[in-house]
Amino acid sequence: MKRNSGILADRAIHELFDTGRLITEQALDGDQIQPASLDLRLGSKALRVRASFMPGPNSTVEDKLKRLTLHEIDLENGAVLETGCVYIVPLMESLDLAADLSASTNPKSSTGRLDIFTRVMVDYAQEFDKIPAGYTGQLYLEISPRTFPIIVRRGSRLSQIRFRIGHALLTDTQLLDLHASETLVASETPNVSGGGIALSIDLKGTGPDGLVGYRGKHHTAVIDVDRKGVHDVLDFWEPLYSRGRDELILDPDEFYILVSREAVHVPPLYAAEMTPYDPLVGEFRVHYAGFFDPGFGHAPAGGSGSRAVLEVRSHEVPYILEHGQIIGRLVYEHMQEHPQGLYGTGLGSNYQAQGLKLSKHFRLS
Ligand SMILES: Nc1ccn([C@H]2C[C@H](O)[C@@H](COP(=O)(O)OP(=O)(O)OP(=O)(O)O)O2)c(=O)n1
Repeated sequence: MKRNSGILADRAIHELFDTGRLITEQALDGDQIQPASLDLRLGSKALRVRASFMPGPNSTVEDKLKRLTLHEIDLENGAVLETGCVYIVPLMESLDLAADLSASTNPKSSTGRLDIFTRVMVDYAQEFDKIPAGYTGQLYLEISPRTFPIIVRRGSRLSQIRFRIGHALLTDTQLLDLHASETLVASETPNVSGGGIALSIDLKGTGPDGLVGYRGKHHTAVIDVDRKGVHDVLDFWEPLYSRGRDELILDPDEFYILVSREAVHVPPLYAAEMTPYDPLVGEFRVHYAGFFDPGFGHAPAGGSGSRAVLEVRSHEVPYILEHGQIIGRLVYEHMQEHPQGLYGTGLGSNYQAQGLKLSKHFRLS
């Protein structure tokens, strides 16, 4: 059964491609379509710009690039993108959306876990990562590696797009009902407000010393975003242990990988997104949030006990995080229909049933 509103599932994304609503420079990769999203691929050049920018209502991205480009980098054979610099890369995919179809974009989880800041922009945009209904034109990705320099190439996939018809977010009451039947977040007293269900931080950790997370090192070697399991964890990350203290002092502007206390569950007819929890004073936040696929943490798809990985930064002042502190909220949306594939089942998914997990690029020494 198909709903009138909702997030497009894999089958409908294939249809967008077949009907010319999704246009690509070359055929789609076999695994590019996920249960509720499409991975976006880098095109053949990156433009180093002086600063990030918003196209605004009177300008295309190309108009602004003419003014702001410092130099052009060829990505055909791979190139290094340096920390602290801003690059704009035209993507291989472009759109000719129907009037009732909008989209939103997000860094892939692997991209967030590497602290690579990315967002998609489109012509005449006044917001990043939001693509208005009916948009026709090119997509561009802004990339700014924050902690590690990276190697990317034509075809690398750093971000993903979801397509949406109408409004399909669950209300607080609907979330509570769904939680009662499906246990969305493994917590006895779910904290639901503002359309989201709270996730809190685990600072007790695992193992004898209580491994709670990792802090990114500085001045490291380069990470190849297209290679799995090749980089040594300790060359890039400093492990953090609770040693019975259940708290962690965040240093300003350092990057941390932590994990949620609760297991998370996204039933097949839903897609979820993490929104950063804003403590109003703004000292710390989950930096990359991200999409959660239908089937993530779903027992029949091998996902029991999957935690959410949290990429955290503190700003301005050192900040003490305590075990169980709220750090993000999951909002749930209806899928328009049941996806053909679910996260974790035969899709080569990297993070099903994960605990505290660094990105797929690392191997333990
Ligand atoms: N802050 C976040 C965001 C996402 N996820 C989980 C839920 C997602 O369903 C899963 C995979 O997310 P992506 O598809 O964005 O990640 P990748 O494409 O990098 O991984 P995969 O290759 O497994 O699809 O990671 C997480 O634990 N913490």
